[in-house]
Amino acid sequence: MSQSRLIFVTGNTKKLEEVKAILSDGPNPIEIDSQALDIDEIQGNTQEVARAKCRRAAEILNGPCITEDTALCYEALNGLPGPFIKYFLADIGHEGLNNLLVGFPTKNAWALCTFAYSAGPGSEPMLFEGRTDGKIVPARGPPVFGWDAVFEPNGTGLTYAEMPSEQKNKLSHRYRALEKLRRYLQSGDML
Ligand SMILES: O=c1nc[nH]c2c1ncn2[C@H]1C[C@H](O)[C@@H](COP(=O)(O)OP(=O)(O)OP(=O)(O)O)O1
Ligand SMILES: [Mg+2]
Repeated sequence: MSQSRLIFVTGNTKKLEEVKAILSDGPNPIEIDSQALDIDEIQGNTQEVARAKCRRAAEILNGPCITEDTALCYEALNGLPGPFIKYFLADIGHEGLNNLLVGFPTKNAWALCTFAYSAGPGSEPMLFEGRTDGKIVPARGPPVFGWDAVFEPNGTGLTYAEMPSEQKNKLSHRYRALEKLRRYLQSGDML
């Protein structure tokens, strides 16, 4: 069995846990080393934020790496909070994330994960997006990871927080983005 290694730059231990679990699963596991660098994030759309984060990480590491940016997008708000979800969550919490939608007929939302891979400094990052559709609900389940307790993917009846991690990791925005990244890395013999 082949084993490959890759450096994931993130300050978020829960993300890291999921990425490791997803990429180590299956016939061609990719092993992850992590670097917890504090990289300034620019303002912009999800692709601009993801590219800038990865470019900077590759410069600091002076080598290949992946980074990831996660957005939570409300249909009623044309995709906002989107990449700003981290600051919304920190400032208004789960209840505030629900209250934003008071008066709107749809609670539909999608989780969007954008992985970026750079082959090294100066090499333009490639992006891999994964999207999971669902709706915003009053918090259910242990409040362990970000906004997991207020996002219910369609067709499951459970919030991300209520699911066993094996279930989330088979349908999540992160899983879907990582499947694309995995195919790219392994088809191009990048690893
Ligand atoms: O699957 C998830 N389920 C629930 N919450 C999540 C998930 N994935 C990210 N999150 C939270 C973390 C942060 O509040 C925001 C994304 O912000 P984002 O900049 O991508 O993450 P971060 O700053 O924590 O880590 P990083 O160092 O990789 O940028 O949504
Ligand atoms: Mg961040």
